[in-house]
Amino acid sequence: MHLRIFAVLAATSLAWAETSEKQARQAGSGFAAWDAAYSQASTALSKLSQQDKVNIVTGVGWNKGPCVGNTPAIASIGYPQLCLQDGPLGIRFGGSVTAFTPGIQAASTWDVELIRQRGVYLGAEARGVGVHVLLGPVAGALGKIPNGGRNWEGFGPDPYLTGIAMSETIEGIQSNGVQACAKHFILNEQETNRETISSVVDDRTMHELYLFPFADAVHSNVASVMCSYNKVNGTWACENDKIQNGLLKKELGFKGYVMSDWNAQHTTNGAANSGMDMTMPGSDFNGKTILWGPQLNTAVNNGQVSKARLDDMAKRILASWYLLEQNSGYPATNLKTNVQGNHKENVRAVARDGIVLLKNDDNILPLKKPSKLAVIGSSSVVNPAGRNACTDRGCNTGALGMGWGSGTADYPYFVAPYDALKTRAQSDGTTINLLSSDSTSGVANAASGADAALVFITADSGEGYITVEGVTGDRPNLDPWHNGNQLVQAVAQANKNTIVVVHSTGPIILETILAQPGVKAVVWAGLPSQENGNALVDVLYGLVSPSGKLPYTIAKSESDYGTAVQRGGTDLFTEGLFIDYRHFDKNGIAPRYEFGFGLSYTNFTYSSLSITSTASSGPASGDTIPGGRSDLWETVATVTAVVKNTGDVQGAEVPQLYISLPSSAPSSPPKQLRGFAKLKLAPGESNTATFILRRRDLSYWDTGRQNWVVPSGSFGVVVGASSRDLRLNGKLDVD
Ligand SMILES: OC[C@H]1O[C@@H](O[C@H]2[C@H](O)[C@@H](O)[C@H](O[C@H]3[C@H](O)[C@@H](O)[C@H](O)O[C@@H]3CO)O[C@@H]2CO)[C@H](O)[C@@H](O)[C@@H]1O
Repeated sequence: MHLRIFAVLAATSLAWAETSEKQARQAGSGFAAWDAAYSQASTALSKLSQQDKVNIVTGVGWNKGPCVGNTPAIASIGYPQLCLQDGPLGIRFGGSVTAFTPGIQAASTWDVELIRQRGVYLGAEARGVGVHVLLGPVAGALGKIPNGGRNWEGFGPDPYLTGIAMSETIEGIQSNGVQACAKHFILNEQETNRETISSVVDDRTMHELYLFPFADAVHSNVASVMCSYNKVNGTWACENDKIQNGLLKKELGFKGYVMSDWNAQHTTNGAANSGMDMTMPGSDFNGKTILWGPQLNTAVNNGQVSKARLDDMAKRILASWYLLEQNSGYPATNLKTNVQGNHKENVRAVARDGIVLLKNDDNILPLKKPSKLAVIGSSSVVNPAGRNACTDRGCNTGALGMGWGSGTADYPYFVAPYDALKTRAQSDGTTINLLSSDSTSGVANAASGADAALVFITADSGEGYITVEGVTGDRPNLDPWHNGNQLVQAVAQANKNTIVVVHSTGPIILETILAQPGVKAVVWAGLPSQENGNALVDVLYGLVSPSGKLPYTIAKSESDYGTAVQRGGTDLFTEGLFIDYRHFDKNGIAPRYEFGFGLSYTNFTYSSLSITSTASSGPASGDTIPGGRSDLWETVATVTAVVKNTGDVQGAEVPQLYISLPSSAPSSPPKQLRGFAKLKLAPGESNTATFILRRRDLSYWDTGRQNWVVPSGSFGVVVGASSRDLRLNGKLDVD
């Protein structure tokens, strides 16, 4: 019952929420709370008319309320006008809110404490402005296509890493009494043709890759799930009985409600009878027809949708509202309330600890009080038209902090690289030559003679309803924008100490850049949001050692990924389980920088692998709890390894645990991430990383048995500093 107790406490003050992260950590354990919430929902439902129930499940229309989604108030049960608002990194269209880092930057930290804190603060801000349902976090797109436009909203293409991040974020948000929404369900992997394409996937891939992080979300008691625009195996996601009723509600035991993406509904009865519970936004948005409201009333009167189904929809929505204790003391909706508190500290920490150092020849970094620095590139300074000049961040002008689309927030302030570098330079007595342009003319002048030249390049992407410089969501290629390769070439020719800083929504091909002898360092700064410059300076000057690790693979060539945006009406998902590092491993392709890679200013050694296990082979069993069969969530093995900082500066290392299934299992990825830890270590210090393996972590989806199965035999267990830098090897035997 922790969840309910904490939610009541959370109602008392915003400050409380910010100081109680430790208690909030337990919030995900409140399975029994659903029963009590359902009992309250049943009582309320008995007082409602059919029209009231239809109102609960139907949005009032786009731009017809304070939020991007709203349903009508029902006074008889004290039910408010429900406010649903984007999104995954903060309050869209807020007046004075924090623009948190995108999900992909959070994943890049591999730091569950920071990811949890980000979720707690997201929830605190949503509550503070009276948002009942925060439309995030994102596990779809998962990111199978490296140039997928919205990949940056989520946590990257590994289902385990994304699953952990989904859980931490949802539990953080919901610890403040705010309903989270796991989206987009499911297989919405590209923006191109997203409203017409059919994603065709096999059963095993569905379970082991795409459904896997949604199971984490359900296990963490997520209140709502958003069905996506695309078709799944030929049927619209929001009208798909198999995925909504079958996978989500029956197999995963999801107790909350499914809402449509904005106008992703296609029919009145099909959506109702296949498990969708709320339609959004409920008007003729984008020229579509309203499908519930009066139409649903008629369908229920005609018996095309049963009264029991309407009751179930309304009950699920009410139960979620009661689960989060929103029936008592919830703030009135006012998106303009200032709710920032000290949350910028989390933004800076995630932006900083998500920076991945890819190359550092001659230990050019950290910088040592240079007397002259060149700073080059249009993205070194804030957008000259203003930090929020482009609605929903729909431009790539000036420094980049996030992609574009509905999953954005306005920046309350923006510290560009040059702003933070200038401050630091003043205290060091460094002269800066600034060239805030991407034109190669003038580069020689600006860069030559400086101790080092920092050159800034970007790659941007976003949601398909906005076109930026001809890009309609998905990136057309994996090149840097604005002639980034040529810019770096020119800088590196003028200065043999060139440091390349990349801000990007996803992988770019770095081969041209790495071929320049003058390029000594590459700093993958990702998407740092409002703390862009501060986070970078922290790392460039060694205030902290870089500790981010890549949440995706950086290939030598775009074709190496084996997946691409589909231009036709169908994506057959022929790559199956083999996306990102799984594909590179299976096909023996050498990546440029592998999944999990990242350098530090110090060194780490690994030792003392220990494996203990009680795992037995066979199918999963037990009652269905939120997240699936109960024994899938039980600990069946523990792996430990000792990591030592052998350098002379403080640093943090991310030991990663990968498993290989035994030969008795069907063809599987050569290795799969199943554990990670972030250890902060002083020089000479050692610590033990402990990896807990749950039954699901050792299972594959058996399509014949329609169940998760632990295969018998010898599992490979490796612990390393990346998916290719494997330091310790062991075996785990299951009979
Ligand atoms: O915001 C709720 C969910 O909406 C989906 O994205 C929609 C987005 O919120 C909305 O702003 C955009 O509207 C544009 C519209 O599509 C376009 O035709 C018109 O010209 O401009 C509008 C913007 O002013 O529509 C998006 C859907 O197409 C997201 O998928 C979902 O993640 C959000 O939670």
